[in-house]
Amino acid sequence: MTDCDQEGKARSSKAAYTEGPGAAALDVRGLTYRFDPDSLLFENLSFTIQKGEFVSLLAPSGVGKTTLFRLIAGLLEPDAGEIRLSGGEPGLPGAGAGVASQPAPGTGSGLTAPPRGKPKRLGLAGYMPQRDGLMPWRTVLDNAALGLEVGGMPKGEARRRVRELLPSFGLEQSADRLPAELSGGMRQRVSFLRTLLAGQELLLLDEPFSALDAMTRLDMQEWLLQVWEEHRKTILFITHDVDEALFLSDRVLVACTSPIGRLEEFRVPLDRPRKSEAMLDASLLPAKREILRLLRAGKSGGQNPGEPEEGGGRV
Ligand SMILES: Nc1ncnc2c1ncn2[C@@H]1O[C@H](COP(=O)(O)OP(=O)(O)OP(=O)(O)O)[C@@H](O)[C@H]1O
Repeated sequence: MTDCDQEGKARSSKAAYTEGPGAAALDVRGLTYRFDPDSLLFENLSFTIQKGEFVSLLAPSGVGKTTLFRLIAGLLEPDAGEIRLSGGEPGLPGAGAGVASQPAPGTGSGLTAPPRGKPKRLGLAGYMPQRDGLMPWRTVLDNAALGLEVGGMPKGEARRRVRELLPSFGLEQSADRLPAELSGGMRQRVSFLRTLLAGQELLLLDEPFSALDAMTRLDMQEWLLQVWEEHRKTILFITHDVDEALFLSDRVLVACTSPIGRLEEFRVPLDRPRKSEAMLDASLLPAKREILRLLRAGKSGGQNPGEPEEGGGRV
Protein backbone atom coordinates (compact mmCIF):
# COMPACT_ATOMS: atom_id res chain seq x y z
CA MET A 1 0.00 0.00 0.00
CA THR A 2 1.43 3.40 -0.95
CA ASP A 3 1.62 6.35 1.39
CA CYS A 4 -1.06 7.93 -0.78
CA ASP A 5 -3.38 4.94 -0.30
CA GLN A 6 -2.95 5.06 3.46
CA GLU A 7 -3.65 8.76 3.47
CA GLY A 8 -6.72 8.21 1.34
CA LYS A 9 -8.09 5.66 3.79
CA ALA A 10 -7.48 7.97 6.72
CA ARG A 11 -9.26 10.84 4.99
CA SER A 12 -12.00 8.93 3.23
CA SER A 13 -14.70 9.66 5.78
CA LYS A 14 -14.10 13.40 5.35
CA ALA A 15 -13.87 13.46 1.56
CA ALA A 16 -17.58 13.12 0.84
CA TYR A 17 -18.68 14.67 -2.43
CA THR A 18 -21.72 16.89 -2.30
CA GLU A 19 -23.89 15.21 -4.84
CA GLY A 20 -27.18 16.62 -5.96
CA PRO A 21 -28.41 14.64 -8.93
CA GLY A 22 -30.21 17.62 -10.50
CA ALA A 23 -27.15 19.84 -10.18
CA ALA A 24 -24.40 17.61 -11.53
CA ALA A 25 -22.61 18.72 -14.69
CA LEU A 26 -20.53 15.54 -14.72
CA ASP A 27 -20.98 12.25 -12.94
CA VAL A 28 -18.38 9.51 -13.32
CA ARG A 29 -19.20 6.12 -11.77
CA GLY A 30 -16.93 3.10 -11.60
CA LEU A 31 -14.75 4.19 -14.51
CA THR A 32 -12.25 1.57 -15.60
CA TYR A 33 -10.00 2.05 -18.62
CA ARG A 34 -6.79 0.66 -20.09
CA PHE A 35 -5.08 1.21 -23.42
CA ASP A 36 -3.67 -2.30 -23.43
CA PRO A 37 -3.79 -5.25 -21.03
CA ASP A 38 -0.66 -4.15 -19.14
CA SER A 39 -1.53 -0.49 -18.59
CA LEU A 40 -4.57 -0.04 -16.38
CA LEU A 41 -5.09 3.73 -15.99
CA PHE A 42 -8.44 3.94 -14.11
CA GLU A 43 -9.93 1.37 -11.80
CA ASN A 44 -13.49 1.85 -10.55
CA LEU A 45 -13.07 5.65 -10.31
CA SER A 46 -16.06 7.74 -9.23
CA PHE A 47 -16.46 11.50 -8.81
CA THR A 48 -18.98 14.27 -9.46
CA ILE A 49 -18.67 17.89 -10.60
CA GLN A 50 -21.58 20.19 -9.77
CA LYS A 51 -22.91 22.75 -12.25
CA GLY A 52 -21.08 26.07 -11.99
CA GLU A 53 -18.10 24.64 -10.09
CA PHE A 54 -14.47 25.34 -10.92
CA VAL A 55 -12.55 22.17 -10.14
CA SER A 56 -8.87 21.45 -10.78
CA LEU A 57 -7.29 18.05 -11.21
CA LEU A 58 -3.72 17.53 -10.06
CA ALA A 59 -1.74 14.37 -10.63
CA PRO A 60 1.81 13.31 -11.45
CA SER A 61 2.77 13.28 -15.10
CA GLY A 62 1.68 10.32 -17.19
CA VAL A 63 -0.96 8.84 -14.89
CA GLY A 64 -3.86 9.58 -17.23
CA LYS A 65 -5.22 13.15 -16.87
CA THR A 66 -5.51 13.81 -20.60
CA THR A 67 -6.93 10.34 -21.12
CA LEU A 68 -9.61 11.14 -18.53
CA PHE A 69 -10.55 14.24 -20.54
CA ARG A 70 -10.71 12.20 -23.73
CA LEU A 71 -13.00 9.73 -21.99
CA ILE A 72 -15.27 12.49 -20.66
CA ALA A 73 -15.37 14.19 -24.07
CA GLY A 74 -16.43 10.94 -25.71
CA LEU A 75 -13.25 10.49 -27.75
CA LEU A 76 -12.63 7.21 -25.90
CA GLU A 77 -15.07 4.71 -24.42
CA PRO A 78 -14.70 3.27 -20.89
CA ASP A 79 -14.02 -0.45 -20.49
CA ALA A 80 -16.43 -0.35 -17.55
CA GLY A 81 -18.41 2.24 -15.63
CA GLU A 82 -20.39 5.22 -16.82
CA ILE A 83 -19.85 8.89 -17.60
CA ARG A 84 -22.86 11.19 -17.50
CA LEU A 85 -22.91 14.80 -18.62
CA SER A 86 -25.68 17.33 -18.35
CA GLY A 87 -26.75 19.22 -21.40
CA GLY A 88 -27.98 16.30 -23.43
CA GLU A 89 -31.57 15.25 -23.89
CA PRO A 90 -32.99 14.41 -21.44
CA GLY A 91 -29.81 15.16 -19.46
CA LEU A 92 -29.26 14.39 -15.81
CA PRO A 93 -30.73 12.48 -14.13
CA GLY A 94 -31.72 9.86 -16.63
CA ALA A 95 -30.38 7.53 -19.19
CA GLY A 96 -30.68 9.51 -22.38
CA ALA A 97 -28.09 11.27 -24.47
CA GLY A 98 -24.97 12.23 -22.62
CA VAL A 99 -24.66 8.88 -20.91
CA ALA A 100 -22.04 6.32 -21.72
CA SER A 101 -22.16 3.20 -19.69
CA GLN A 102 -20.57 -0.17 -19.55
CA PRO A 103 -21.23 -2.53 -16.62
CA ALA A 104 -18.74 -1.78 -13.86
CA PRO A 105 -17.55 -4.95 -12.18
CA GLY A 106 -18.98 -5.25 -8.73
CA THR A 107 -21.13 -2.14 -8.93
CA GLY A 108 -24.38 -3.98 -9.60
CA SER A 109 -25.74 -0.80 -11.17
CA GLY A 110 -28.23 -2.67 -13.33
CA LEU A 111 -27.78 -0.09 -16.07
CA THR A 112 -28.05 -1.35 -19.58
CA ALA A 113 -24.93 -0.85 -21.62
CA PRO A 114 -25.62 0.90 -24.93
CA PRO A 115 -24.11 -0.69 -28.00
CA ARG A 116 -20.56 0.34 -28.87
CA GLY A 117 -20.35 2.95 -31.58
CA LYS A 118 -20.41 6.72 -31.54
CA PRO A 119 -20.42 7.79 -27.86
CA LYS A 120 -23.69 9.54 -27.06
CA ARG A 121 -21.86 12.20 -25.06
CA LEU A 122 -19.61 13.26 -27.96
CA GLY A 123 -19.87 17.04 -28.25
CA LEU A 124 -21.51 17.54 -24.84
CA ALA A 125 -18.32 18.87 -23.22
CA GLY A 126 -16.19 21.71 -24.54
CA TYR A 127 -12.63 20.43 -24.76
CA MET A 128 -9.60 22.72 -24.95
CA PRO A 129 -6.58 20.46 -25.45
CA GLN A 130 -3.02 21.29 -24.34
CA ARG A 131 -2.08 22.60 -27.79
CA ASP A 132 -4.33 25.45 -28.86
CA GLY A 133 -5.09 23.89 -32.26
CA LEU A 134 -5.67 27.24 -33.97
CA MET A 135 -5.76 27.00 -37.74
CA PRO A 136 -2.82 29.06 -39.03
CA TRP A 137 -4.68 30.28 -42.11
CA ARG A 138 -7.76 31.51 -40.24
CA THR A 139 -7.94 34.90 -38.56
CA VAL A 140 -8.72 35.33 -34.86
CA LEU A 141 -12.33 35.99 -35.79
CA ASP A 142 -12.64 32.89 -37.94
CA ASN A 143 -10.75 30.63 -35.54
CA ALA A 144 -13.02 31.68 -32.68
CA ALA A 145 -16.12 31.20 -34.84
CA LEU A 146 -15.13 27.71 -35.92
CA GLY A 147 -17.06 25.79 -33.25
CA LEU A 148 -20.24 27.72 -34.01
CA GLU A 149 -19.88 27.12 -37.74
CA VAL A 150 -19.24 23.41 -37.23
CA GLY A 151 -22.39 23.39 -35.10
CA GLY A 152 -24.34 24.66 -38.11
CA MET A 153 -24.54 28.40 -37.44
CA PRO A 154 -24.33 30.58 -40.58
CA LYS A 155 -20.93 32.26 -40.90
CA GLY A 156 -22.25 35.83 -40.56
CA GLU A 157 -24.11 35.04 -37.34
CA ALA A 158 -21.12 33.15 -35.92
CA ARG A 159 -18.85 36.12 -36.61
CA ARG A 160 -21.34 38.48 -34.98
CA ARG A 161 -21.36 36.35 -31.82
CA VAL A 162 -17.55 36.33 -31.74
CA ARG A 163 -17.32 40.09 -32.22
CA GLU A 164 -19.57 40.65 -29.20
CA LEU A 165 -17.10 38.85 -26.96
CA LEU A 166 -13.78 40.03 -28.42
CA PRO A 167 -13.48 43.05 -26.06
CA SER A 168 -13.78 40.99 -22.87
CA PHE A 169 -11.17 38.63 -24.28
CA GLY A 170 -8.78 41.51 -24.98
CA LEU A 171 -8.87 40.71 -28.69
CA GLU A 172 -10.87 43.58 -30.11
CA GLN A 173 -7.88 44.99 -32.01
CA SER A 174 -6.78 41.57 -33.22
CA ALA A 175 -9.86 40.24 -34.99
CA ASP A 176 -8.16 40.12 -38.39
CA ARG A 177 -4.75 38.87 -37.27
CA LEU A 178 -3.45 35.37 -37.94
CA PRO A 179 -2.33 33.04 -35.08
CA ALA A 180 1.35 33.50 -36.00
CA GLU A 181 0.98 37.21 -35.18
CA LEU A 182 -0.32 36.57 -31.63
CA SER A 183 1.41 36.16 -28.27
CA GLY A 184 1.04 32.88 -26.37
CA GLY A 185 -1.54 34.40 -24.02
CA MET A 186 -3.56 35.78 -26.92
CA ARG A 187 -3.58 32.41 -28.65
CA GLN A 188 -4.89 30.79 -25.47
CA ARG A 189 -7.62 33.42 -25.22
CA VAL A 190 -8.74 32.74 -28.81
CA SER A 191 -8.73 29.03 -28.10
CA PHE A 192 -10.76 29.52 -24.93
CA LEU A 193 -13.20 31.82 -26.71
CA ARG A 194 -13.77 29.15 -29.35
CA THR A 195 -14.37 26.55 -26.61
CA LEU A 196 -16.73 28.82 -24.68
CA LEU A 197 -18.75 29.80 -27.74
CA ALA A 198 -19.44 26.21 -28.66
CA GLY A 199 -21.95 26.47 -25.83
CA GLN A 200 -21.48 23.38 -23.65
CA GLU A 201 -22.07 23.50 -19.90
CA LEU A 202 -18.88 21.63 -19.00
CA LEU A 203 -15.52 22.92 -20.22
CA LEU A 204 -12.44 20.69 -20.02
CA LEU A 205 -9.25 22.78 -19.98
CA ASP A 206 -6.04 20.76 -20.28
CA GLU A 207 -3.06 22.73 -18.92
CA PRO A 208 -4.02 25.85 -20.89
CA PHE A 209 -1.33 28.07 -19.33
CA SER A 210 1.59 25.66 -19.07
CA ALA A 211 3.57 27.20 -21.93
CA LEU A 212 3.22 30.80 -20.72
CA ASP A 213 5.80 32.84 -18.82
CA ALA A 214 5.08 33.52 -15.14
CA MET A 215 3.70 37.05 -15.51
CA THR A 216 1.46 36.24 -18.47
CA ARG A 217 0.27 33.19 -16.58
CA LEU A 218 -0.77 35.27 -13.56
CA ASP A 219 -2.64 37.69 -15.83
CA MET A 220 -4.34 34.82 -17.61
CA GLN A 221 -5.40 33.19 -14.34
CA GLU A 222 -7.07 36.42 -13.16
CA TRP A 223 -8.64 36.91 -16.56
CA LEU A 224 -9.99 33.36 -16.67
CA LEU A 225 -11.66 33.85 -13.28
CA GLN A 226 -13.29 37.06 -14.51
CA VAL A 227 -14.62 35.34 -17.63
CA TRP A 228 -15.77 32.35 -15.61
CA GLU A 229 -17.61 34.58 -13.14
CA GLU A 230 -19.34 36.30 -16.04
CA HIS A 231 -20.37 33.14 -17.91
CA ARG A 232 -20.68 30.69 -14.98
CA LYS A 233 -19.78 27.57 -16.89
CA THR A 234 -18.56 24.43 -15.15
CA ILE A 235 -14.80 24.06 -15.51
CA LEU A 236 -12.61 21.02 -14.99
CA PHE A 237 -9.01 22.21 -15.22
CA ILE A 238 -5.82 20.16 -15.46
CA THR A 239 -2.64 21.71 -14.11
CA HIS A 240 0.70 20.72 -12.60
CA ASP A 241 0.80 23.92 -10.56
CA VAL A 242 -0.58 23.62 -7.02
CA ASP A 243 -0.78 27.41 -6.53
CA GLU A 244 -2.70 27.80 -9.77
CA ALA A 245 -5.13 25.02 -8.78
CA LEU A 246 -5.79 26.54 -5.36
CA PHE A 247 -6.15 30.07 -6.69
CA LEU A 248 -8.64 29.19 -9.41
CA SER A 249 -10.75 26.45 -7.90
CA ASP A 250 -13.63 25.74 -5.59
CA ARG A 251 -12.24 22.25 -5.14
CA VAL A 252 -8.97 20.57 -6.02
CA LEU A 253 -8.98 16.86 -6.78
CA VAL A 254 -5.70 15.02 -6.43
CA ALA A 255 -4.91 11.69 -8.03
CA CYS A 256 -1.91 10.09 -6.43
CA THR A 257 -2.20 6.41 -7.25
CA SER A 258 -1.67 4.59 -10.49
CA PRO A 259 -4.06 3.23 -11.61
CA ILE A 260 -6.32 6.02 -10.43
CA GLY A 261 -9.03 4.57 -8.23
CA ARG A 262 -9.92 7.56 -6.11
CA LEU A 263 -9.42 11.33 -5.98
CA GLU A 264 -8.55 13.18 -2.78
CA GLU A 265 -10.64 16.30 -2.38
CA PHE A 266 -9.56 19.70 -1.05
CA ARG A 267 -12.03 22.56 -0.69
CA VAL A 268 -10.44 25.98 -1.21
CA PRO A 269 -11.11 28.35 1.71
CA LEU A 270 -11.02 31.59 -0.33
CA ASP A 271 -13.88 33.97 -1.05
CA ARG A 272 -14.66 35.17 -4.56
CA PRO A 273 -13.94 37.30 -6.52
CA ARG A 274 -10.21 36.61 -6.14
CA LYS A 275 -7.11 38.56 -7.06
CA SER A 276 -3.72 36.91 -7.54
CA GLU A 277 -2.54 38.10 -4.09
CA ALA A 278 -4.93 35.46 -2.72
CA MET A 279 -2.28 32.87 -3.65
CA LEU A 280 -0.24 34.16 -0.70
CA ASP A 281 -3.10 33.71 1.75
CA ALA A 282 -1.93 31.75 4.80
CA SER A 283 -5.18 29.77 4.85
CA LEU A 284 -3.98 27.90 1.74
CA LEU A 285 -0.77 26.58 3.30
CA PRO A 286 -2.13 23.43 4.99
CA ALA A 287 -3.84 22.30 1.76
CA LYS A 288 -0.78 23.15 -0.33
CA ARG A 289 1.54 21.24 1.99
CA GLU A 290 -0.76 18.22 2.00
CA ILE A 291 -1.30 18.21 -1.78
CA LEU A 292 2.45 18.37 -2.43
CA ARG A 293 3.04 15.57 0.02
CA LEU A 294 0.39 13.39 -1.63
CA LEU A 295 1.73 14.05 -5.11
CA ARG A 296 5.30 13.31 -4.09
CA ALA A 297 4.14 10.12 -2.38
CA GLY A 298 2.32 9.13 -5.56
CA LYS A 299 5.33 9.96 -7.74
CA SER A 300 7.76 8.00 -5.59
CA GLY A 301 5.44 4.97 -5.54
CA GLY A 302 4.96 5.16 -1.78
CA GLN A 303 8.52 5.96 -0.68
CA ASN A 304 8.62 8.45 2.17
CA PRO A 305 8.22 11.77 0.37
CA GLY A 306 9.59 13.81 3.26
CA GLU A 307 8.54 17.36 4.00
CA PRO A 308 7.71 19.39 0.90
CA GLU A 309 9.61 22.62 0.38
CA GLU A 310 7.48 25.70 1.10
CA GLY A 311 8.28 27.45 -2.18
CA GLY A 312 7.83 24.60 -4.66
CA GLY A 313 4.38 24.49 -6.15
CA ARG A 314 4.79 22.54 -9.39
CA VAL A 315 4.86 18.80 -9.78
N1 LIG B 1 -3.34 6.50 -27.62
C1 LIG B 1 -2.60 5.88 -26.68
N2 LIG B 1 -2.27 4.58 -26.80
C2 LIG B 1 -1.55 3.94 -25.85
N3 LIG B 1 -1.14 4.51 -24.71
C3 LIG B 1 -1.44 5.82 -24.53
C4 LIG B 1 -2.20 6.57 -25.50
N4 LIG B 1 -2.36 7.83 -25.05
C5 LIG B 1 -1.73 7.87 -23.86
N5 LIG B 1 -1.19 6.68 -23.54
C6 LIG B 1 -0.47 6.35 -22.31
O1 LIG B 1 -1.37 6.49 -21.23
C7 LIG B 1 -0.68 7.06 -20.12
C8 LIG B 1 -1.41 8.30 -19.66
O2 LIG B 1 -1.27 9.31 -20.65
P1 LIG B 1 -1.91 10.76 -20.43
O3 LIG B 1 -1.48 11.61 -21.58
O4 LIG B 1 -3.35 10.61 -20.19
O5 LIG B 1 -1.19 11.20 -19.08
P2 LIG B 1 -1.16 12.65 -18.36
O6 LIG B 1 -1.36 12.40 -16.92
O7 LIG B 1 -2.10 13.57 -19.04
O8 LIG B 1 0.34 13.09 -18.65
P3 LIG B 1 1.01 14.56 -18.63
O9 LIG B 1 0.81 15.13 -17.27
O10 LIG B 1 2.44 14.29 -18.93
O11 LIG B 1 0.32 15.37 -19.72
C9 LIG B 1 0.76 7.30 -20.54
O12 LIG B 1 1.54 6.21 -20.11
C10 LIG B 1 0.67 7.33 -22.04
O13 LIG B 1 1.86 6.85 -22.62
